[in-house]
This record gives sequence, structure tokens and C-alpha cells, in this order.
Amino acid sequence: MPLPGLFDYRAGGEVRPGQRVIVPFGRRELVGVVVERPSMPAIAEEQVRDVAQVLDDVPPLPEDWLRLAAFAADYYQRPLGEVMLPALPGPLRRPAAYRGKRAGGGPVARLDARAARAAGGKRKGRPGKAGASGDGDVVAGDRAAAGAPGGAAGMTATAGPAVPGDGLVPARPALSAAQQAAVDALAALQGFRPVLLHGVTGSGKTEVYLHAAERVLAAGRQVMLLVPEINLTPQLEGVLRRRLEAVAGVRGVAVLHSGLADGERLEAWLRAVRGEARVLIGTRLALFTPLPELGLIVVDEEHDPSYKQQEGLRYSARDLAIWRARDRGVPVVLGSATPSLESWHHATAGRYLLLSLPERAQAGQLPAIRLLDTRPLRLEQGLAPPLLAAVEARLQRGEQSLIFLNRRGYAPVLHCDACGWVSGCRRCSAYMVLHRAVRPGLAGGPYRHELRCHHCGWQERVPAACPDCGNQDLQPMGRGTQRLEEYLAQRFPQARIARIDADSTRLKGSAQKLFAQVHAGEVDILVGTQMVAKGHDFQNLTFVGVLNADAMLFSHDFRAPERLFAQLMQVAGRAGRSGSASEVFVQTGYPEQPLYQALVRHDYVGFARYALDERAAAGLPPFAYQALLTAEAGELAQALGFLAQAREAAEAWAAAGDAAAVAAQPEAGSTRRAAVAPMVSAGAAQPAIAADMSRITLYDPVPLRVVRVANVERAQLLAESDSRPALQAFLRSWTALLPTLPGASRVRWQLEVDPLEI
Ligand SMILES: Nc1ncnc2c1ncn2[C@@H]1O[C@H](COP(=O)(O)OP(=O)(O)OP(=O)(O)O)[C@@H](O)[C@H]1O
Ligand SMILES: [Zn+2]
Repeated sequence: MPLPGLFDYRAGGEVRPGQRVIVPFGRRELVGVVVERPSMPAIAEEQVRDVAQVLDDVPPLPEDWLRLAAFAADYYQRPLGEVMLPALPGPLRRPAAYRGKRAGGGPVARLDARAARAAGGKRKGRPGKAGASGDGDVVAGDRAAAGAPGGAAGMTATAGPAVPGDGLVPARPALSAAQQAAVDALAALQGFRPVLLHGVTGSGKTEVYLHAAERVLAAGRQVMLLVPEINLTPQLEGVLRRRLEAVAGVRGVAVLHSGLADGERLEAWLRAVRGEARVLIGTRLALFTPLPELGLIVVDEEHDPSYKQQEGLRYSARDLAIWRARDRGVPVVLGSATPSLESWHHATAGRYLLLSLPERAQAGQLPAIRLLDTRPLRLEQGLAPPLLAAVEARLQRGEQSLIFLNRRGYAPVLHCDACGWVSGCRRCSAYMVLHRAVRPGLAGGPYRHELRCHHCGWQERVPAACPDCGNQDLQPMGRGTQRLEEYLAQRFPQARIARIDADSTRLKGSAQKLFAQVHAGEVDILVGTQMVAKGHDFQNLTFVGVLNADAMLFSHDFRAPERLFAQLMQVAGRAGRSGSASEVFVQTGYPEQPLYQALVRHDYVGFARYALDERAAAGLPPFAYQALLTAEAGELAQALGFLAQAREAAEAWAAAGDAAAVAAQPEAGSTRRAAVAPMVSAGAAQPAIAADMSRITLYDPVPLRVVRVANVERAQLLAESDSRPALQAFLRSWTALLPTLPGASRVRWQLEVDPLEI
């Protein structure tokens, strides 16, 4: 049976698995990757078309890379081409880059030629050899995975150059005892071993990674270091880069992330693939880079949701990193102050080696965390008086404060007091958010306000009067970071205030600039969303105020408390990192909540135990495995109808399985139901299934929380099992069946394995 996304082509005898080829596909050409050489094509021989060109400008993609891609395709239930092609730098997957007079042997040859010229060398770029094509005497086709036509790489481009700005050469501090113990434990590892490095915020995890990396480099191996979002942590990248360049040389360190231009990405990728780069630092997409001499993988902030790709191939780079480390027989280090409950569960069960850094590296204590019960307090623009007093005190001492509010814009909704009208989006079941916009070229005002939908991007002017009743006095309700910034500027006119959120950092390089200002001490009060919570080593910050944390406390998503706790620990961890006494105030109406109580004690372990007990009692991950089927359609009924069909089909399998299990009668005394072997089921058209349906639970199809986005209505169906293999087997059959359902033509559906948000 042909694997989905595999296509047969005929080529001469020279192609090898892992080689790229240009092939005709319909009426266009695509770049494909040769994955196997079957003895018989899967289609009639006369229909097999010829490979147009064999590309040999880079070595064939190595076997372990092909294994990784095959695993990811199988595990996440996507066509192989959709895994492989987006994993390659853009120019390597565009036929046009190799065609025409100006192609000059292709993008690699052009890049090499330019590098040679720049180096002043006389070497000419290697011409790309056109491989054997067409009249091959080998009958069997070569099977290549081709990208789906029109399928684009699903990487969201975020702005930002790779070079951060502080310019300091980081010192090499003497290791603390805990750091030394961790470094020693890592040095003793041989072969595959997952390690969870649990270190409180500011405990110096980076230093541990660096020592481990240096050791692996000295042994002549390569290191892969994954970080969440490079644009958000330019400082970390800078520290890692400069320290490792000292060992591996400037060209020995390559950085890969989605903000790079095509040429930059190709250049860094090539250095890694050719073994010239000894260290690869990158975001989730870097996980797919071939590294011939890989000796260690590090995943920093392993709990971070940005390791999960949210479109196309919805993979977890952390989970694939562990698979890749096992496949390559090397250690993998996951680091975090607030590990994902999945990783923590593995570590406490002994499946991962647990290493701890219980104290901060620099002399200081962790900040004192205080819950401000807002119920008896009179708030000033949402701010409690003790919080304002704390900011005031920092201003007087010349120290920095951070106010954390995870909601961008001016106000989440505009409202008419007279008739109750609210600013809804005409295309989504969501509110339009009030934003303060700066006219281009007029930084600092005058401002105008506008309404923006955070779901579909729709923008419109603020109505001069209520569209329903004509009331001219429309009021913003609630507040976002812009309104907070405005109020703080009024309240503390002498303070220098900066706001860091997705709006203030839209322009390329602006995030780096803002962070550099904070590090340089040019900011007194920093207002920010979760962008400021991650990994930043602010040395002069001694106060953090947290607003509106309660919004996440009662979410329907069972992972919300885990995310909230991690976010609060992380943002609190930005304070007092240089050793000075520091405070964190969290405003809440529910100070007695166990989550907040654990936070005050800095008690990740206690929180994890409590949260895991709850998950175990409810049969939720990591004690169960999930997949989410989402359907989108013009009308909700169509989406729900398709999901209902999908569920009925699976129930028919289960019923057929019951019948078969009864007929087959398992060995005497055994109550375990045998896995249902392929068999004829109810309808003749129904494919058979080889999965143990008794271990699969399918929930009711339900509308998404925000049902309509850009006039598309969405619903989802959750599938769950206590066994990963059982779920995988089921999904394989299910995804083959779904396109044949009667409702399939009216919806767009997608399946997400191990979904993070439900
Ligand atoms: N042994 C040491 N002695 C003195 N300072 C150290 C030592 N190790 C690390 N540091 C410093 O401590 C600070 C915190 O280190 P680092 O940023 O690695 O912490 P972290 O564990 O990654 O924290 P977070 O989880 O908050 O990102 C840095 O300024 C670092 O230079
Ligand atoms: Zn909208």
C-alpha cells in the first residue's frame, strides 16, 4: 500500500534515498525527496513519469533524518512530504531556484560562490551537476515525497535580527555546588538518556548547558540547543552564542529561527549539515536540521508552548527531540523552573534523570511573593494601592518595576451604558478590542483609537455613537496594556515607562531595542504581556506586579492551571536576580486557591503533586493520550454533523470489534480483549480496523469556545486512550476513513495529536 504523499517516478540508477529531485507534478514541477526504491511502482508502469532533475548540491539527507521524518509523519498522521519539505530551507525546495539561465547551479552553488568571492579566493562556485534523468534503464521508479501543491511552510515569520545588543562578553562564573553536581552527572552519561534539569528561576541553568555543551564539543561532536522564541530572548542567544563561539569559532555556531531571510537560513543550515557549525541554536524548526555528529540535545524552557507548532504539521519539538536523541543514542537535557507536568511525571517515575538546582546562582533569595486580596480594596484603574506604593518605592530607589498584564490593547471591549451594546466582531463570535493606534510618523501622538479583532484581524473605526441607540458616550470596559501604560504615565509623570507586547514589537528589531533599553537601565517601569515573562535576566528589577491572573483560573481547558502557575513563577522569577531583596505582588480575588498558595511558597513540586493527583483522578494527560479532531465549515451544523459521522464510524468499529471478540473467544480465563484484527465490518465500504477499540474513548462533538472566526464555524471531537499505541493504531485507520465520510466534502478537518489546548 503506498504511503500517503508518496509518488512514483522513474530515474536513472544514480539516485539514493535522501536525495532531492525535481519532478513533474500535475502541470507544475515540485522538489521531492527520494525515500525508497521500490521494486515495483505502485501505479501502472506507463503512468510513471520521469524525474526531471536530480539535485546533488547538498549531500543526500541522512538516514536518521529520513527516520525522524517518517516517525513524525506517522505519529502526527500527516503525509511525509508535509513533514520533509517544510523542514528544508526555502531555496532547497523551490524548483525555480534551479531553473533558468541565472540559476547558476542552484542556491547552494550561488551561496558558495559568493562566500568564495567574499573570502577573496579564486575558487569558482561548483556548478550543480544535472543528474541522470529520463531515459533510465532501471524499470522501477523512485518514490519521492512531494510537498502538497500549494502547501507552504507553516512557519510564522516573526521579526528580528539575530544579533542582540548588549555587547558584553559574559564571564565564566565559578559553578555553585548544585551546578557542579549537575554538570558532573551530565558528564557521566553515555548513550541515550533523557534528563530533566529542574532549576528555580535564576539558578543558572544556562551555565549547566554551557558546560555540558563544551564537553561534547571537545569530544568532537555537535550540539543542538533549542530555545522557545529567539526574538523574545535575544540576551540568552547572545550569551550562548558568545560563550560557544569562544570554543567553536564564529562559524562554528549557527542560529536558526523563523525570522531569518531565506538566504540566511540556508547558510546556517548548510554549515550545520556540513559539520562546519558545531553548535546549532534554534527554535522548534531547528529540530529538523541534519547534524552528522550530533552528541547532545538541550531543550531550554521545555514547558514552553511555543515548542508546539500550531498549524500544518502540529508537532512538539520537545517530544521529537527526545525521539531523535533516542534514535541517535545521545543524551537530551530538558531544562525548566516549571517543567511540563508530562516531563515532571516521567522524571518522578524514574524514566528521566532528575537534576535539581534548588537555589539562585547569584547571592540573592527568590523574591517574596504576596497575594493582594482585591476584594476589600479600592482599586485605582485596576491597581491596588499597595502595588502602587511598591512601584513608588522602587522609583525612589532607582530600581525597576514590572507590571504584568497578559492582555494587549487599550480595553478588551467598548460598551454602551445606555443600551448595553458591545463591540462585537461582525465576522467572529468575539469582541472587538479597543486599541490606541499611532498615526505613522507621529510617534508620541496624537493618538486615535480603533477597534480590532484579535481572532480575524478585522479593523474598524470607533463609532462616534452607539450603533444601536445613538448614545455618544461609549465607554471602554476593562483594561489592556495600553490603558495601563497611559494611567501609569499620569500617575508617575517622572518615570520612564516602556510597554512590551505584540503591538509594540511588531516592527523588526523593536523587541530587541526595547529589551536593550530595559537592560541598560533606561526604563523605570516596564509594562508587558507574557512576552516579558520568559527567560529574561533583568538585573535591576526588584518588583513585579501581576494583574488579572484570575482570568485564567477558571478556564475550561484542563491545562490552564498548569500554564498559569508556570507563567506566574516565570514572571515572578524576573525579580531580584542580581541579589537585591525583591517582591512580587499578585492581585487576586481568590487568594485561598491552592495554586496561589503554592506560588507564595515557590513550591513547584507541591503544585505538580497536587495537579498530577487531579489529572490522575480525572484520567487526563499524562495519564491518558489524546487527539483532537477539528472541523470547520460555513455553518456549525455541518462541522458538528461531520464529527458525529466520524464518531459513529468509530463506534461501528467498536461494535464490530465486540462481535469479533465474542466470536474469537480469547484464551480461557483471559478477560483482556484481543486487539481486533482486520476484518469485515458492517458496511462493505467501511474499511476494517486493527485497533483495540475498547481502549478508545470518543467524546461528544462540541463547538469551540470561540465558535466563529472569520465567518467559519468550528467544532471539535476529542479522542482519548490510556494507551498510546492503541490511540495511534486507531488514528491511522480513522484518518484513512475520514475523507470517505459523506459530510467530509462540506468541512475542512484536521487532526491534532497530543493537543495542548482543548
Ligand atoms: N555559578 C554562578 N555564580 C554567579 N552567577 C551565576 C552563576 N551561574 C549563573 N550565574 C548568573 O545567574 C543569572 C541567572 O542565570 P540563568 O539566566 O542561567 O538562570 P536560569 O536558571 O536560566 O533562570 P530562568 O529559569 O529564570 O531563565 C545570570 O545572570 C548568570 O550569569
Ligand atoms: Zn473577527
